[in-house]
Amino acid sequence: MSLLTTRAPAKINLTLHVLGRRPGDGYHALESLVAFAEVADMLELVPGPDLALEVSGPTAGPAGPLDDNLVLRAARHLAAGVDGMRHGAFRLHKQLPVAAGIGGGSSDAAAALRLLAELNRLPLGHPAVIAAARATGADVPVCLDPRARMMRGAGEEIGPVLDLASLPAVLVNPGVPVATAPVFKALGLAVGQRLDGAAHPVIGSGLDATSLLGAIAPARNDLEAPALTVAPVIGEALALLRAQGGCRLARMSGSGATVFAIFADDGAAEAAAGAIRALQPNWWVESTRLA
Ligand SMILES: C[C@@](CO)(OP(=O)(O)O)[C@H](O)COP(=O)(O)OP(=O)(O)OC[C@H]1O[C@@H](n2ccc(N)nc2=O)[C@H](O)[C@@H]1O
Ligand SMILES: Nc1ncnc2c1ncn2[C@@H]1O[C@H](COP(=O)(O)OP(=O)(O)O)[C@@H](O)[C@H]1O
Repeated sequence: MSLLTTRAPAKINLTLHVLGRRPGDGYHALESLVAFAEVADMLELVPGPDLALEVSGPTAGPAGPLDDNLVLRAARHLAAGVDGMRHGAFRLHKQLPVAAGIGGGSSDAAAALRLLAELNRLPLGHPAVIAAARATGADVPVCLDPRARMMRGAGEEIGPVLDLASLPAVLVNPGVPVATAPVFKALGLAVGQRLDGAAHPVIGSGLDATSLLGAIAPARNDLEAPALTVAPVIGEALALLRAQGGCRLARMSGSGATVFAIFADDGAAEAAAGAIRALQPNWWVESTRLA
C-alpha cells in the first residue's frame, strides 16, 4: 500500500461538566459535548519496515521530543495488541497550538491509529484499537472518529455520532501553554468526591444551530475557573470574543487556554477573527466551523 493520509482536527469541548473525582485512579469523571473544527494537523504514513516519525510545521518545536510524541506512543500501544502489526514512517505537519485544550496531540494519536487500522485492515471499533486509544490518553478515544458526540467517564465512554448543525466559530489561543494536570488539580477535589452542579442538558441528534446554542448555553466548562487561576490571560481572550459583534456564546475548551465563540454566521466570525488578530497579532486566531 502506498502513502496514507488523514487530518487531525482540533477538538472543542462545547461543554465540560466535572461530576467528581473517581475512587481508584483519581481521574475526574466528565460529561462533555465534543465537536471538531475544520482547522487541523495533517498526518501521513509511508508503509515500511521501520516505525519512524518526522514533524514539521509551526508548532513542531513545542510538541516536544520525537520519541515522546503521541503519534509514536499510540503506534507502540497498538503494536502491543496486534501481532505482526504493519507500520512505517509517519510525517506530521503540526500547526495546532500545543497544550491548548484542543487535544492536538490526542487528535494526532487518533489519526495515527486510523492510519494503522487502515493499513492493517482493522475496523476502528477493534478492541486493540480502542485499547491503544485509551492507553495513549483520556481524549484519544473521542478523536478516533472525529465527529460530534458526548464523552463520559474519564473519556473512555463515547456516545453515538450526533448529527448537529455546523456552527460558525472563532478559536483564540492567547499563546500561553496550559498543561492539563495542574488545571484538574486546581479544582481541588479529593479522590472519591462528587460534585452536584446542574445536570448536563440532553443533546439530541439533528439539532439546528439555534436549538443547539439554546441547549448548550446553560451548560458550563467547569475547568474554566481553575484554568483562569493558572493562566489569567484566558479571561482577556474571553472578554475580547464577547465584545465582537454577532458573538452568541464564548467559552473555554478543555483545560484551556484556547477559548471559542459561536457566531451568527461565517461573515461575523471572519470579521471577529480579523478584529482580534489586529489587536493581538501574537495570538492564534482562527475562524472555522464546529461540527
Ligand atoms: C481536559 C480534556 C477534556 O477533553 O482535554 P484537554 O484540555 O487535555 O484538551 C481531557 O479530559 C484531557 O485529556 P488528555 O489530555 O488526553 O488527558 P491525559 O493525558 O490522559 O491526562 C492528563 C492528566 O489530566 C488529569 N485528568 C485527565 C482526564 C480526566 N478525565 N481526569 C483527570 O484528572 C490527570 O491528572 C492526568 O494525569
Ligand atoms: N503530536 C503532539 N502534538 C502536541 N503535543 C504533543 C504531541 N505529542 C506529544 N505531545 C505532548 O503532549 C502535551 C499535550 O499536548 P496537547 O495534546 O497539545 O494538549 P491539549 O490536549 O491540552 O491541547 C504537550 O505538552 C506535548 O509535549
